[in-house]
Amino acid sequence: MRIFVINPGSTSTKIAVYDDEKPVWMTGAHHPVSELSTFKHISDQYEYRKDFIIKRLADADIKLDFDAVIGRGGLLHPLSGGVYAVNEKMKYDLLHAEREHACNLGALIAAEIADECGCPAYTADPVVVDELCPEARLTGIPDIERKSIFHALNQKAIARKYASSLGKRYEDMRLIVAHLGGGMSIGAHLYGRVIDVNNALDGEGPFSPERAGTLPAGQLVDICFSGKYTLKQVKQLISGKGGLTAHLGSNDMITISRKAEEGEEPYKGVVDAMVYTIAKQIGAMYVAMSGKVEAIILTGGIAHSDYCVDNLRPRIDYLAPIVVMPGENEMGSLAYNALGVLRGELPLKEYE
Ligand SMILES: Nc1ncnc2c1ncn2[C@@H]1O[C@H](COP(=O)(O)OP(=O)(O)O)[C@@H](O)[C@H]1O
Ligand SMILES: CCCC(=O)OP(=O)(O)O
Repeated sequence: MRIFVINPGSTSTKIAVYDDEKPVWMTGAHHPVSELSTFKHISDQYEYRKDFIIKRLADADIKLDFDAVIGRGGLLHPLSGGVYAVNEKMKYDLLHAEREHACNLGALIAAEIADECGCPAYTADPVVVDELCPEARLTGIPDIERKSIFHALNQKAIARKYASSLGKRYEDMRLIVAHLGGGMSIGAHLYGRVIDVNNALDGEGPFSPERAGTLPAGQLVDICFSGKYTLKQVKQLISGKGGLTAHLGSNDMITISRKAEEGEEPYKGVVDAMVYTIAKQIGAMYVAMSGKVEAIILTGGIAHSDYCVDNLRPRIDYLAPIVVMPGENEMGSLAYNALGVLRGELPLKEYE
């Protein structure tokens, strides 16, 4: 079986071809702020990202001949984990999603390419997987209920991989998983369910290459009513143009962490502060799990940065053992999910 996998992230697009479980071709690109900022809306990046994908396939002489195409899932309504067919309702919801994020494009591009191939299009464990415990939903304002929006696919895939490396089941473990990428989410995984996690899109948790993270609410309200920013601009400060992009004008952590390591300011000061906010969110999830944590797993692109990991370690290493699993397991996880459905080993869920 030949599976084509599409994974648009906030700062990158990754694609891969799998022959059964074997990755036979994988490529991707980091999209610089200078290119992404030319689009008014993230949905306007559809052609840009699709053309990038089609060109890479053509350059590699790969025919559009797949048994399934699977794309990373976007901001649908809250749902349980699993594999979903991309249907008309899902396409409508992605095209009209309240929130903007590149992952909304994954299933849409998958559907277009699948149509050309005459094969099914799927998505799996989208960012809206919601397993929050009741206490984690309430805020002090009854009209504001917390939402579960996070790197569900990678967090669960990495946690399963770690559990199986110990010969254990994910469902039997108590883990904290910190996905450190363009956006960041840090989840409390209690026996296979993510009972609490920062909303990676909406101003919760650490600040990151392009997210503002938790903000002082009163000062945010002042900014909203200052007349200095439109609603769209404020939302972009929170997600898209906040964090390192706002402070340093770049989302490229490879360059930024090198400069921080060399002690160059303002890079060092800003990266050190970002790491401090990551540590605080890990601490919060540790408390959410009553301190009964078997490991803290660091994953995502930034877990490749020795500077960040070495800076983070002393802030959290007294809590639980730290496991560094850099990058992500999203591509393999998407491919295995599609294969599971094609082989009849996994149920195919219908999005309603
Ligand atoms: N080797 C590396 N060292 C430091 N940062 C890295 C490295 N590789 C990737 N990154 C950074 O990780 C971030 C992207 O992480 P990733 O998990 O791919 O997230 P996304 O899906 O949000 O694009 C970018 O800021 C990128 O610069
Ligand atoms: C929308 C939650 C997932 C997320 O933040 O992804 P990126 O890190 O790719 O922006």
